[in-house]
Amino acid sequence: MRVTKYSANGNDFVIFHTFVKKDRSLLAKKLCHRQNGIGADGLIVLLPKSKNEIGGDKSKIDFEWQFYNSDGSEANMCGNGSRACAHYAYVNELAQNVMKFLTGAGIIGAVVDGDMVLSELTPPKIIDKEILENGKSWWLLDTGVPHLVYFTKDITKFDIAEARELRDKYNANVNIAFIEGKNLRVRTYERGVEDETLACGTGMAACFYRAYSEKVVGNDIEVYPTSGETLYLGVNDRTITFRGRVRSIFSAEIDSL
Ligand SMILES: N[C@@H](CCC[C@H](N)C(=O)O)C(=O)O
Repeated sequence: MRVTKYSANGNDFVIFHTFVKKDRSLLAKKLCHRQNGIGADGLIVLLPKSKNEIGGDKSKIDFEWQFYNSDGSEANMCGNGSRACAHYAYVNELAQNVMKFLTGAGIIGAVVDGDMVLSELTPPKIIDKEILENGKSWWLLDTGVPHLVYFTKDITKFDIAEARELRDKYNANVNIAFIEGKNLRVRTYERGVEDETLACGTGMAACFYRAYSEKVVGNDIEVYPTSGETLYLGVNDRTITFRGRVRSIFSAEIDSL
């Protein structure tokens, strides 16, 4: 089986395509393992449309995907993964550079322009604006997957033990964000990786959407994740778009595990 390793803002993924849709949780755990596998935050399985699916129900999409976190859990959406997957689809001639694909959260759009990839997420939902934990005011939002967001005055301090508790209590990813001029700095503890990752697209989108809703930032900003690789976020008719670089690190033929 041929797989490609990608990095999108420091969030890393193993990607392959197949016509066979089945549960690949165990494979995700094996491939994503940092010591015994390739090592990644997630596994993306791209499911191209078969000839008899062209037209019919699937006429609106170019392909479907399944996304797995490194612990084998399936997630409805992954923002950075969607950008890496769009690039993979384009270079492997599975889609044109402007495409739509089906995720667990719904149909999303993507545009590939060299190594810059833009994704348009499903409309964000604010679930709760009044969560008070440890004297901090959190919002719970859904940008395809659930995210807790807190605005901090010191982004250098991320209490991972607290993030773990909140992750379990709300079954959500946990983000702290710092307002830096017109832009945001964000750190994310990711559900399913069970640690802080170098970046999380839907997390950055959730922080942006809270900041935009509270009118502390405009509708077109830069967001800096832990990796330092800038993402450009915007909101239009309540849909969040985000754009940034992706890198194909290597492709390799591996024994199917
Ligand atoms: N890294 C992703 C989010 C992946 C899913 C998340 N860990 C979850 O289980 O909710 C992103 O870039 O959005």
